This record gives sequence, C-alpha cells and structure tokens, in this order.
Amino acid sequence: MQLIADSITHAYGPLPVLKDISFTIAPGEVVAVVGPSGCGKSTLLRILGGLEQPSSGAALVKGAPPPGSLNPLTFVFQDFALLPWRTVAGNVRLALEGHGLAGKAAAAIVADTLARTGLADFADVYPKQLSGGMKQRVGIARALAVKPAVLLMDEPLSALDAQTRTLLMDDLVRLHAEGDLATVYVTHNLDEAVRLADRIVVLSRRPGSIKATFLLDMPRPARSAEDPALVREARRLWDLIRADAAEADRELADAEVADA
Ligand SMILES: Nc1ncnc2c1ncn2[C@@H]1O[C@H](COP(=O)(O)OP(=O)(O)OP(=O)(O)O)[C@@H](O)[C@H]1O
Repeated sequence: MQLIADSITHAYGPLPVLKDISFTIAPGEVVAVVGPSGCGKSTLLRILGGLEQPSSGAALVKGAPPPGSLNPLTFVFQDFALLPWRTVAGNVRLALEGHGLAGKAAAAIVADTLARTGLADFADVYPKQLSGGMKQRVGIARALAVKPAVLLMDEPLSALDAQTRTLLMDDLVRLHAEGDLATVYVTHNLDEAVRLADRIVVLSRRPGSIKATFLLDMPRPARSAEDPALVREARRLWDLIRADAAEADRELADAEVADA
C-alpha cells in the first residue's frame, strides 16, 4: 500500500499552514519530515492519517493494506498516551478491542507484539512502573498490534533522554528490517532523521512547503550516530533549515510578547 500526499494545502482560518505538499511513501520506506517550529509538520501528519481534511489536495491510499491489517494508518505520539489502570498487555490489547478482537486471537497477537518489542517480561506491569523508554515501547507495540501499513510517528522520542533515544532507534531499525512497514517520522531532531530515514522531506517555515528532499541510500542497520557521512548529512540539513528556524523562533517570540 502506498500513502500519497497529493498537493496538500491547508489553512486554519486566516492562517496558512501548508502549501502544495506532494510526496509518496512506499511500502517499507521511512520518510522523515523536518522543518522549523510551527511549519505544519504535525498538521501534515494528521492530514496523512485522515484526522483532518486539508483545505485543498488530498491524502490518498493506493493499493491494499497488508493481510490482516486492522488499521492501515496508525499513530504513535510523543506522550505515549497509555491508560494507567491497564497493564502493558492490557494497553496493547485495547488497540485490538477497538476492532472487536478479543479472546485467544487477541492474546496471540498481544504475545507476538510484546515479544517483537522486547516487552514479553513486562506484560503484567503497569505504566507507572515503567521508564519513559519502556512506555514508548508499549506505545509502539500498541501501534504494531493492529498491523499497520504505515506508522505515523509525531516526535516519538523527543520526551526521552539521549541514551534511551538511541536504544529505541535501534528497535525501530530492527522492526523495519522485519518487513514492509512504512513510517512517516516527524521530528525536530536531525540526527534521528539521518539515522532512520530513507528520505527526508525538509519543509520551509510556515506555510510549510517542500524546500528540499534528501535521499539516504546507506542501509539502515549499517548506520551509526558517529558515522561521518551521517554527521555530514545532518549538518547539510541544518544549514538548510537554520535561517528558517531562526525566523520561526523570532515569530513565536513576537507572538508571545503580543499575547502577554
Ligand atoms: N487546530 C488548530 N487550530 C488552529 N491553529 C492550529 C491548529 N493546529 C495547529 N495550529 C497552528 O498551525 C501551525 C502549525 O502547527 P503544527 O503543530 O502543525 O506545526 P509543527 O511544525 O508540528 O510545530 P512544532 O515543530 O512546534 O511541533 C502553528 O502556527 C499552530 O499554532
């Protein structure tokens, strides 16, 4: 299944947010979306996932989702969004219950998903007993349980410390090596983008339009944070974003002063 951003333009009332965004996410691909604060990254992700309708253009799906997919487009958010009164297994099962799946069939999927995400020993633990990294593993497990074609990840690691981020990036690399899962990965963190993405879409400041697209053809499992080629790519990205980011920060600061 392909997910297609087809000339997406969006405004909130008088505020133009996105301008003529087009790209395609193929099976197995990881596309990172980066750009200055407020340029419309999260809005674009919500539109791609069908949570919002764009002012013009469309988010299109072409082809069939993987067999057994309960939710072809599934979100993973920064704040984990776990239910505190449910165990790890209970949180993952919740995603299945939403699709009418219970009993043995659900239990088998939950067990398989927990094993794939390194959570098998934590099935009966409650979220408050888990570190931030483990909580986000549960968030990812819950998303994987419904067998998505495309994961839509909005700053999934930005609440975590650097070490935990590295571990979870390793997890994501492994999960993508298992099959045809595709991901749209919104991030501020250019190191995450160059570690994980096949393609990086760089948005301009608001209204976000595509300023550049970077292709990274190095195999994901072979990449490491210290790799000089990746460090160079991250620097090229930053050079491209820097002026827009500074301007976007000034606009935000001006807006805050005006609000005060
Ligand atoms: N529901 C909404 N109603 C009105 N304005 C909104 C809404 N959601 C977002 N905005 C505005 O649209 C612009 C883009 O927001 P969005 O969250 O998509 O940007 P972003 O690039 O993800 O930002 P950040 O990098 O800070 O997370 C911002 O100016 C924001 O205030």
